[in-house]
Parts: sequence; C-alpha cells; structure tokens
Amino acid sequence: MYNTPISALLSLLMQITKTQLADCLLIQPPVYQDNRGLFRELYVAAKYQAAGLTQAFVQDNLSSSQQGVLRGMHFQRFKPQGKLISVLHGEIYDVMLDLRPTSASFGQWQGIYLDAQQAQQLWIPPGFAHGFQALSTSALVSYKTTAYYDPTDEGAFNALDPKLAITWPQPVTVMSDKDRAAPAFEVVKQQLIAAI
Ligand SMILES: Cc1cn([C@H]2C[C@H](O)[C@@H](COP(=O)(O)OP(=O)(O)O[C@H]3O[C@@H](C)C(=O)[C@@H](O)[C@H]3O)O2)c(=O)[nH]c1=O
Repeated sequence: MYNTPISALLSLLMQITKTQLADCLLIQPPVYQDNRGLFRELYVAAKYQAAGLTQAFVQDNLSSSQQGVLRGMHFQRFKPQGKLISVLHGEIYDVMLDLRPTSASFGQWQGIYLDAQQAQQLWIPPGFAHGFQALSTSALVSYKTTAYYDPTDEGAFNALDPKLAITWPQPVTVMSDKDRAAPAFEVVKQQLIAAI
C-alpha cells in the first residue's frame, strides 16, 4: 500500500524509543480518542518495517491473566522468536533479558510498564527471553511472533531467581508449574556460552 518514503514518513507518527537493551524498542503509536472511545492501530506492515521491524510475523498470540500472575521467563533456543507486545486491557510489567552471548547487553534484563490506555508496544527481537506480570485486575496481552511456537525448542529460567533479582512490582500470585520448576538463569547462561 505504501512505498518506502511514504511509510518512512508515516512511521514518524510513531514515537520509537531505544531501550537499555540493544535492539529492543519501545513504540508509542498514535491513539485517536473521541466521544465514542479510542482507535489505535496494532500493526501496519509498511510502518513497522520502516521502523526497523523487518522480519515477517507468522503467529499472533493472546493471553489473559489475573492480577499478580507471572508468566516467564521463556525463549526458544534454535528457532528464536521476535515478539511485538501489545496490551489490550489492563497493565503489565514486561521484562526482557538479552540471551545473545555476543551482545553488549548479554545477560542483562530490563522491565517496562505497558498499559492499554497509553497503548505502548514493545519490540523484542529474536534472541531474548521474555516474561511479564499482570498488574491490573486482569490483563489481556497480545503479541506477534516472527517464528512459530515449537514446544520441543522451548527454554525457560526462573523468573524469581534471586541472583537475577528481577523486581516484579507486585506479590506473585500464580505461576505455572513449569515456570516454578525452571532452572536458575546461570544454568541457561552457561549453556548459551558453551554453545558458541
Ligand atoms: C506459547 C504457546 C503456548 N501454547 C499452548 C501450550 C500450553 O498448553 C498452553 C499454555 O502455554 P504456556 O504455559 O507456555 O503459556 P505462557 O506461559 O503464556 O507462555 C508464553 O509466555 C510469554 C511470557 C511469552 O513470551 C510467550 O512466548 C510464551 O512463552 O498453550 C500454544 O499452543 N502455542 C503457543 O504459542
């Protein structure tokens, strides 16, 4: 629909901010409010490609969580997924951790608050672990991925690992059994280094 210069211009309407972690982006698309409510675009290929999200998305996911629920920290080892995160209802604290051994921010994590009213989105490229906590009564989170879900390729480390000390904002009410049983980050880190 748009040629490259026009899509580059359109992408100026989106505010793109670099995060502390290399290659992750905080995206603030315009939110149009009127007496009916609001309108926002979730994804427009030409605009997001112009902003640097050039890989094709192949899957859309939706999860609903009650307050305090913690999901993560997850990744795929050989078929890593880039993720474009949007909150459709409520508020979350979203955490990404750089798993790329050659990256300047390898092993570092950053948490970012995302909420449906402000409508920020987070771009987490392939090569990161991801998790979030629902902070509102309920939170509806949608995310696009650049690789298919493959349960045989799934990896995880413990989001409550005291050495990582991720500062989850609220008491953790529920985690999956799988997430509670996940190893400490150091185990995953050593595996990643050994695989170089
Ligand atoms: C992630 C995923 C799960 N499932 C199934 C497997 C399982 O039966 C059920 C719930 O899966 P999980 O417990 O892994 O769901 P969840 O803990 O919400 O997993 C997600 O967490 C966040 C933090 C991410 O970043 C995602 O990539 C994904 O790992 O849904 C799919 O069919 N497709 C998928 O893409």
